[in-house]
Amino acid sequence: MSFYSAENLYFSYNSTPILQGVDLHIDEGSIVSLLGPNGTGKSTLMKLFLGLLSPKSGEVFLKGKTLQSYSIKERALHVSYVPQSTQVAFAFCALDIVVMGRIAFESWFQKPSKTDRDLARVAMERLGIGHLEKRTFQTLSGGEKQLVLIARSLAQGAKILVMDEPVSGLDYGNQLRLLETIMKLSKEGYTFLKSTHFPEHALMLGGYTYALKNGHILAHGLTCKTITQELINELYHTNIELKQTVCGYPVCIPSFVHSTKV
Ligand SMILES: Nc1ncnc2c1ncn2[C@@H]1O[C@H](COP(=O)(O)OP(=O)(O)OP(=O)(O)O)[C@@H](O)[C@H]1O
Repeated sequence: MSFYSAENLYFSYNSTPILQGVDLHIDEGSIVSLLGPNGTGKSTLMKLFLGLLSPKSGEVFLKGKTLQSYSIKERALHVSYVPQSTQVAFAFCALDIVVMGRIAFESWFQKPSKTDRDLARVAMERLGIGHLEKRTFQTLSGGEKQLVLIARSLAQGAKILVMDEPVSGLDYGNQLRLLETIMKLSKEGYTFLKSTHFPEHALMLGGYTYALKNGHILAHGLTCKTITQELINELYHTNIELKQTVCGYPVCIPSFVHSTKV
């Protein structure tokens, strides 16, 4: 029995099929990276995993039960979503945003309890952003906002995080810090399904990779075995070489760059 899986998923928004016969299995505590060109269906697949969309056929299973058999609240106790960005209409402070992760435990119009606020603070401290609690969310940088959204997921208590291109818009330093956070949380037992446009980020995190193209899974397996030069070039119509650095670390070198320095 898989921890979290999609079996033979078919999906289309209209007459054009988006996903055709997709199988994806996620082990507890693992990091699964979804690779694929723009418009290939990564976000759609993640929305099916979250229950935000329903498959035309096939099923998503969570801990041996179909996702559909969970109520929305039950689902929220297991799975949380970290979107690429969140538009906030009101001047909520960062702590308010994180406290919103506790809604699954309350009725919609109930005031957050002291426990909710304490748990939200603990989640923020864990990600090193306790000092941002009073800052207005809209005024935070992209990286700070992303960490606040992850803190919201931690406060939600769900141990599975589905992340849509989590590093999008982040500077190099924040990208690395976010990848490090994902790795740390996975060591604590959190499970990740995340899409990425950077094969090198998937290689840094290890775990498992699924490569999606034209609605099908083109390749999948352990990231270190699945991400090959051939796969990258086929997915993205590129001409790169995957080289090992002296310490054995894989890096992508585009053909227009001289490879002699590696
Ligand atoms: N609500 C919708 N109605 C109709 N078509 C949609 C809808 N949402 C997405 N699509 C189409 O479905 C296809 C897959 O979109 P999706 O966003 O899942 O791709 P993606 O792999 O996440 O893309 P990207 O890497 O660019 O974010 C695209 O052709 C997109 O235009």
